[in-house]
Amino acid sequence: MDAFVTRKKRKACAAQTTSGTSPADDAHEESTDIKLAILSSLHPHVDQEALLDVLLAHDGDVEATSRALKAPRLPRKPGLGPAVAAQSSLRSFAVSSSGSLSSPSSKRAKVLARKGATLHLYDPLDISEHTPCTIIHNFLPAEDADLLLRELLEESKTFEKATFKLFDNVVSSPHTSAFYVGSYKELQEQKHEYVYNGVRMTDVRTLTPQLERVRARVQEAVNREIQERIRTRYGGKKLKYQSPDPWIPNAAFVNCYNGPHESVGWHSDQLTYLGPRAVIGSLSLGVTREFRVRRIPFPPATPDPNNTTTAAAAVNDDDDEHHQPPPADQAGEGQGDGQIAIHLPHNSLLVMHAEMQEGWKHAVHPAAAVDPHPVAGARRINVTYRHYRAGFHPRATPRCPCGVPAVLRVVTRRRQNWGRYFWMCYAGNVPGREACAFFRWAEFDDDGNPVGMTGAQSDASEVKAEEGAGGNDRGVDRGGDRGGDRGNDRGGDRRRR
Ligand SMILES: O=C(O)CCC(=O)C(=O)O
Ligand SMILES: [Fe+2]
Repeated sequence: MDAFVTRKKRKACAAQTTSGTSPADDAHEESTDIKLAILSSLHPHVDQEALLDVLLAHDGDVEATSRALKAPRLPRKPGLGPAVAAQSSLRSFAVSSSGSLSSPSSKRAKVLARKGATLHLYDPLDISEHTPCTIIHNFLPAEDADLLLRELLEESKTFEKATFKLFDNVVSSPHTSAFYVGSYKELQEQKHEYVYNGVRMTDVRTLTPQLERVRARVQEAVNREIQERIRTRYGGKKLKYQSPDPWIPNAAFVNCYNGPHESVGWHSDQLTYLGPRAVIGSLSLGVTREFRVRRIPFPPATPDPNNTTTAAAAVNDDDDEHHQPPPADQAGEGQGDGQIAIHLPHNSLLVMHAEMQEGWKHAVHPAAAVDPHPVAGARRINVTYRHYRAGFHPRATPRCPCGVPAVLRVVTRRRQNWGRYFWMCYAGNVPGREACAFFRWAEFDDDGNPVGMTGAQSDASEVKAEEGAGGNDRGVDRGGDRGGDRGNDRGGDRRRR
């Protein structure tokens, strides 16, 4: 088996940054992130640089790397403190030149969230201003939150850690979870038509009575928050590709973090069935944990004037439409390395807004300790309500020649085609199946509805042309995207989503 990550390949990727690249390259580079995320989940105390070094030393073999890391002589990640810290609001740090308190400036937040530093946010105004999220504390009446928590703690006894195969390694997620939908019909569809990272989900449940009861409140609150966000942050107009339709939470993933050591690695949630600019409502119950977010940096320029070796490069270089500039709030190159920790107490609803999944990654790191909750003890329950859009039903989206529905992703690693969406095959992630070279640019109307798709049929010739020009001829290893399906580099801890 070819080594999956090698220094040579990484160099090659780096050299192709400005031209002649394709989403396949993007996927390839992200495969390294997937491995790092897996390793990070398995070895949360080892920093990323050290993980990468050991991974490279073991030719990209995650299992061998993990074995080597079992003898922990590597540097610890700084700042693994207790989940609950003391700062109450960023505004208390914001002092105007006259010395009086003022609302926090973006400049101040940028300074605090610089590379290597973590900005801790508690206050809803700070969170709204400095992250793509908004938060509502004490969201449910206390007794309803209590009922839901008790019900889900009981349910969580049957939750499982998602496991997935990475070459010959079986990796399991660092927390447990289950997936719920609104009706028996949806459940059947999920089991028989939806595919997550190349496989069908076997454990799909219908919403429990409390999940169902709370769903209406979440729907109402999230739609209100969306409108507020549009009014206050997007200049009164929804984002391009954001759906104008009401957000309807017809599915929910429930996560259980059983103690401070349980976590979820860096990832973006999978857009395949949610569509572009998805919104997610995330309800936290039980112990407080830190929800970390970090911006995906706009890739730095590495000009390579000689790299016009492929047809795709020539086409793409002339294709101004797809040299998309970063959004204004993402303009600073090199920005994005600082982390922001949003503290999620019991009974808080976090809304991940439309700018989140494409532009940011999120994680719940292991904590050194947690403050016990009177009902949940050391456990945290998290419910992410999601809107599975009809237009993104697997019957309506591209299916590759090998028969597996394609996944929807976005280019984030290359300036070329940055922000452009594409469909690609995940069959190569299924043990025993041949990797498939399918990829296809995704096109949407302004409201994020897919256009120009011909349903479940493949368009192999178009894809082959693109692939032949810009993909496989560079030895891209598509087996790389074996990680979590909801996110491009979530390290496999959500294999089923
Ligand atoms: O536990 C959380 O707050 C986040 C969970 C998450 O990111 C997910 O379910 O995708
Ligand atoms: Fe997530």
